Amino acid sequence: MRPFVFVNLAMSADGKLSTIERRQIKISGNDDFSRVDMIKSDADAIMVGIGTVLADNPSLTVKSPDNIAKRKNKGLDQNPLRIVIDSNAKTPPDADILHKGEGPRIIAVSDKAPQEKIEALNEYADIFVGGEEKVDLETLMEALSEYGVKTLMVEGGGTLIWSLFKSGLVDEIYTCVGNCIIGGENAPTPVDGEGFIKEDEFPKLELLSLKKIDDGALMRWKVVKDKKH
Ligand SMILES: NC(=O)c1ccc[n+]([C@@H]2O[C@H](COP(=O)([O-])OP(=O)(O)OC[C@H]3O[C@@H](n4cnc5c(N)ncnc54)[C@H](O)[C@@H]3O)[C@@H](O)[C@H]2O)c1
Ligand SMILES: Nc1nc(=O)c(N)c(NC[C@H](O)[C@H](O)[C@H](O)COP(=O)(O)O)[nH]1
Repeated sequence: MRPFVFVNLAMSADGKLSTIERRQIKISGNDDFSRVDMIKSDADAIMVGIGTVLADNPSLTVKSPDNIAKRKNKGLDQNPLRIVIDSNAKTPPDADILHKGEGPRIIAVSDKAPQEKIEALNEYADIFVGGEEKVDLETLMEALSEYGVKTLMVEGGGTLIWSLFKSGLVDEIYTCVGNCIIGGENAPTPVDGEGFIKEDEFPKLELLSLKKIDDGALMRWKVVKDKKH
């Protein structure tokens, strides 16, 4: 039984995750960042792709002292299990995600990952090996449930989110629409990758809630499971 998987992302009003330079930018406002910290603190694990690690160098740590205390009071580590999807073990050994904050990490690599790169990382993280070219997400999800992961938050980016939708591995998605325009035909979007072509392939969503947050809007969607997924 795989974990419950929910995606959380912030996009500009024109649907971008970042600029064409793909560097870290603030799209969320303060209230959304507080919300993200809260849902992160309630998750058993949080996952990003290597593209996000290389672009943002995120720590993915829980920030607010109240949220940290909430985890400690439950006997949990300060941070959820942090997972990087990284086919070729390109995670820099000095990446913040490996050094900031306590708590376990997993770096998921493919069979193609160079052994010496894996060895440079296995001091800081457990290594999951699965998949010929890309990480086999379905097998990873089964392994995560053996780690006791019941809820998994996915932070992005768009390439990873595409694969998860393609494999029918997403249960909910939060989209925060920020009050800015980024533009750029090649700027990253929430779901990149090859994209669906036929309308009957499109994952269908049910809108669970919609509310104003900061100067933008937050939507929570449930992925409607049809026969194909
Ligand atoms: N605004 C937000 O909420 C938000 C959140 C996260 C990331 N971002 C932005 O997204 C951009 C990074 O996104 P991205 O699409 O370049 O990279 P990504 O973070 O989606 O990582 C994708 C990479 O993961 C690896 N990978 C291994 N196995 C895979 C699999 N089975 N499926 C998919 N990928 C697999 C591949 O190398 C692939 O290129 C950055 O600009 C970052 O700032 C924004
Ligand atoms: N919710 C959200 N709003 C944003 O405006 C934005 N740019 C991100 N991007 C997600 C990316 O992964 C971030 O870089 C880390 O989530 C933050 O980095 P830290 O964990 O604080 O180190 N996420």
